Amino acid sequence: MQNALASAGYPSRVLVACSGGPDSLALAAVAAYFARRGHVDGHPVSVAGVVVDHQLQAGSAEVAARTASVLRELGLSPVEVRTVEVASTGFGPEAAARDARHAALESAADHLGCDAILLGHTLDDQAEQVLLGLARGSGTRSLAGMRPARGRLLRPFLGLRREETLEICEVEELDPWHDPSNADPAFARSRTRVEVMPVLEEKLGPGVAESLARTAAILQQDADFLEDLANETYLSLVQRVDDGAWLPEDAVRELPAALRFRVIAKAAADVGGQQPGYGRLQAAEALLRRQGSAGPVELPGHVSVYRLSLSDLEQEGPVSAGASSAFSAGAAADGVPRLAPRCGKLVFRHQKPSQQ
Ligand SMILES: Nc1ncnc2c1ncn2[C@@H]1O[C@H](COP(=O)(O)OP(=O)(O)OP(=O)(O)O)[C@@H](O)[C@H]1O
Repeated sequence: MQNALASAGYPSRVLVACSGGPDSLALAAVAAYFARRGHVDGHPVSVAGVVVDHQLQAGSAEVAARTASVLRELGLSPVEVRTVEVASTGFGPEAAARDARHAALESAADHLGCDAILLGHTLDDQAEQVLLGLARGSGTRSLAGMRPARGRLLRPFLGLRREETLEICEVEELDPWHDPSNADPAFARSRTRVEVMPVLEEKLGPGVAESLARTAAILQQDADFLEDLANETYLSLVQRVDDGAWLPEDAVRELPAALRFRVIAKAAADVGGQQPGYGRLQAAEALLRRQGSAGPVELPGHVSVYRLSLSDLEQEGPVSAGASSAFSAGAAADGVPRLAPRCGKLVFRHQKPSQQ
């Protein structure tokens, strides 16, 4: 906890996000210790609490109210209960609940003037995340797992085992709530937690969870490095136009694959899309090997990507009226106008859902 707060520059007002489960209840207990002392390493600190009621289970309001009163007894102040409506986002119920929860946590932090939000994720959560990512064939970014700090979200328990958070609850005489969905075999995450990890630890020896978490830590460094490089490369190549952006295809084609895929994903995000999965990225990247103009390939978040070949450019061939705006000279990200390169273009356009 101390290290997490120190590396975040000693936030003066922190918010503990607590479900009532063992991990975040232990987190609240440790944070309350610092609240009672009133400082961390001599830096003044106060600690508030928030409990989100997702309204997804019968009795969720009672669980939230009970958890809030435990937080108050621990000395957190003020403590809020936020009730959210979990809307379907098309990415599954767990992701929808997480999105709603994160929005509520950010809004509570704004409301309470908190400069840090503490989450109770543990080393076990990290290990499960890496294992699930491997099982899905994920890339570096996903296998890098959860960050100890992202924006004002901090995860001070990322190095702690789940059994240690249970111990903290026991020592503090706290009676954690056990979320039945954590053991629901309908969720891959629950099956990993309840059925897969214990077998791995038994068959491969203790320390498997630590090893998986270490993989995440190593890949975080690699992912950060590649992301920075891809960002720089993207900004040096992109030309933005009214309804999107384009990249000179020769330059993109010559990039190492690790950068090529990332640069394409960045272009999609830059024009307003969402992070594409690997299959969609492969389809977009394959446009670079097509003859003549090709596409569009649809990417998530209403983004179309297509290739305009040099011959079409010169002959003003089968270029659609809408696409032609992509040819007008654009300013690169640094604001300096560039001459169009002597090659085709990979064009990214965002289409508003209402236009479809
Ligand atoms: N309903 C909630 N209200 C407030 N914070 C929450 C809520 N659910 C989860 N969180 C926060 O997100 C973290 C991760 O939640 P998740 O459900 O993935 O983990 P968990 O292992 O079940 O954690 P816990 O034992 O704390 O419930 C929690 O430790 C907590 O900090």
